Amino acid sequence: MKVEEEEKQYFVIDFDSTFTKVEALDILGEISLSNHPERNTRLQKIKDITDLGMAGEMSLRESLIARIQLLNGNRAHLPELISRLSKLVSKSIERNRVFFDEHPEDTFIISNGFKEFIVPVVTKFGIKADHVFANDMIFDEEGNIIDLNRNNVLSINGGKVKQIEALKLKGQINMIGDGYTDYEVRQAGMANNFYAYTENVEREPVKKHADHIAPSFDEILYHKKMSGALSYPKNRIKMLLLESVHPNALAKLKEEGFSVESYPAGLDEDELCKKIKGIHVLGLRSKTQVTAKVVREADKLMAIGAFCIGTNQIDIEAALEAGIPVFNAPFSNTRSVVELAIAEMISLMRGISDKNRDMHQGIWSKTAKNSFEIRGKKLGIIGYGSIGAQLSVLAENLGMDVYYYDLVEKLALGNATKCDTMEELLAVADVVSLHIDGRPENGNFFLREHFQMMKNGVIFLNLARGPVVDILALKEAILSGKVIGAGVDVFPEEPNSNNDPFTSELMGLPNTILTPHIGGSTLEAQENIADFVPRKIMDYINTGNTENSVNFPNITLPPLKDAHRLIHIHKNRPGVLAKINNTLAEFDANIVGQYLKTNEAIGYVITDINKQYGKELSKSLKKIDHTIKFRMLY
Ligand SMILES: NC(=O)C1=CN([C@@H]2O[C@H](COP(=O)(O)OP(=O)(O)OC[C@H]3O[C@@H](n4cnc5c(N)ncnc54)[C@H](O)[C@@H]3O)[C@@H](O)[C@H]2O)C=CC1
Ligand SMILES: O=C(O)C(=O)COP(=O)(O)O
Repeated sequence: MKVEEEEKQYFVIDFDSTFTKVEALDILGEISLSNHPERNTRLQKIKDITDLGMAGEMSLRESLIARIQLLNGNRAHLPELISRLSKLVSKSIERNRVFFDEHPEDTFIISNGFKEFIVPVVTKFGIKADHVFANDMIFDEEGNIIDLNRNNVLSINGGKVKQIEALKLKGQINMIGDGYTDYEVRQAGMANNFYAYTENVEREPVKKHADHIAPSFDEILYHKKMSGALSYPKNRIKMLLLESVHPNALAKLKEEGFSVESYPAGLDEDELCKKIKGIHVLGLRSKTQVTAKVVREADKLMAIGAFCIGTNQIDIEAALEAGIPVFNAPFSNTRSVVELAIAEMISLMRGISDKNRDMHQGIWSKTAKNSFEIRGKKLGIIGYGSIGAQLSVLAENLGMDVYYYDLVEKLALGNATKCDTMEELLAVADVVSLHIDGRPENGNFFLREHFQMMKNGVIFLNLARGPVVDILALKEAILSGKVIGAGVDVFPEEPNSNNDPFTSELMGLPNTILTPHIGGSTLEAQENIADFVPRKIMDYINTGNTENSVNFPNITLPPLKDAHRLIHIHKNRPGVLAKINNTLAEFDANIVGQYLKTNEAIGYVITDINKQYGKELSKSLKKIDHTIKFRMLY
């Protein structure tokens, strides 16, 4: 009997900023002061007083009374307050409703807030009204809130300690809260554990004293080895975002509950090999190379997000073989690159960069020499993918004659002319613009012989990838006058960050616009990317969806309902699916849906099963020959 009592777990939860996302008195103020002339100043004062109380610079009772006086609250405001608070329950508490329903005897709310609004909010979760300990409001005859019950132990400092003591709970007491008063209970020896709850607010001094930091209720249940709403707490999924990914992406992923760390620059292979340990999701842009070595060193990696179009910086084959899907943003910065290409064509046709430099040096050189309109000129686009095709449309609208060349068959947009060979294109083009991708075979793609095939006096643009062009051959072509203007945005060697120096053979050449790989660097593009890529990553983590992955078999899955989802990634060998299904049968798992897709390297099988099945199912599925990765979702 004794042993059982000792093992009983009690969860004592704070209300403001823990059970709910907000401080209830702030919300009451928004309601009660809505038409008050001093609304804003009073609301601010209420917040300041809350902070003073939290910091221990004002006694609890003083701070409660001061807030009551500022609030002008009335009983009539309570229904709206309760309704608003019910919608502001912390996400992970909401998600774990079942836990509260199933543990009414073990859950308590102890708060320095007021029962009048706490009881109606928490009892909807199955928490018992007589398990709520909080202050009581005093009303006058008109229903105005004029005071608090000063005999209530929770209206004084140290009240939570006394309250818990009075409960005489026998078992493990887990104190969960965001404030110092919650920690005090542990400090006084009245709780076995203090979880600093950081889902809504993070207070460093409180975190410092915690036995465990809990960014969500899922984390507490996981830590306690109790079953919760999620198979794995999201805060345990670590994401590393490199290269100044737009802050919206961070915000979105943090909001979802993931642990996200960001870094402004790219990392080289050795640095990344160290940093990648323990990381579940890696986000990067065009700079950081994810080599096979990095993939090997990645012990936890589940997915890679390229927050850009190109994925040549990632060894996507190595990632595939390791069961790691790669996602990118295939259309998010297309338009930005095209606009830069158009701007450069016009600028180069008019010698703007040199003229601008001269003017800044006090040189006035008004001339029409080597200055042309782009209208009527022949634009040769090499690589007629998303960017090439978009450029084709806009250039044609500006009156250019478009020619294009691509490895694969592409629909000619508008009046564009397809060329069967590069030679054909180079023989006619006045402007040549490269828009092929950076696959390894495209290294040293555009060479001296290609410049030689061009007409004299052409404009040349590379906004694709640096290693694609023989840079010395381009330099020669510029110096010889073959190329009378060049726009280069990408280089064989690019600095890791804005703090590192840049150097290139092309520096100082005439009518040559050099830009620091900014084709996709517009606010619009970065915001689009920050919206698109996190959605793909979250979808994969939360549901197993691989739609739009650049290396994985693409499967669009239905949402998971009333089932457990088994995600099995294995080498594409005959018989693995049969083994999975035999194992499921062995453990009495009833299949409610199964989805399978393979590519040349891997098989991706998703099986939804009823929630009742033999205990060791996961272990057995992991042991099936050729398994690369396995996880379960619910
Ligand atoms: N400067 C910058 O900031 C940016 C640069 N980029 C670069 O632009 C590239 C193209 O982007 P998208 O048009 O979206 O890609 P895409 O994949 O839609 O188009 C690439 C096209 O090039 C063709 N291609 C590939 N190799 C070829 C070859 N050797 N000869 C002829 N055609 C070939 C492909 O068949 C495809 O049609 C990206 O892969 C990326 O490297 C993309 C965005 C921004
Ligand atoms: O989208 C691409 O492929 C780009 O080249 C843009 O790269 P960035 O995100 O600016 O490093």
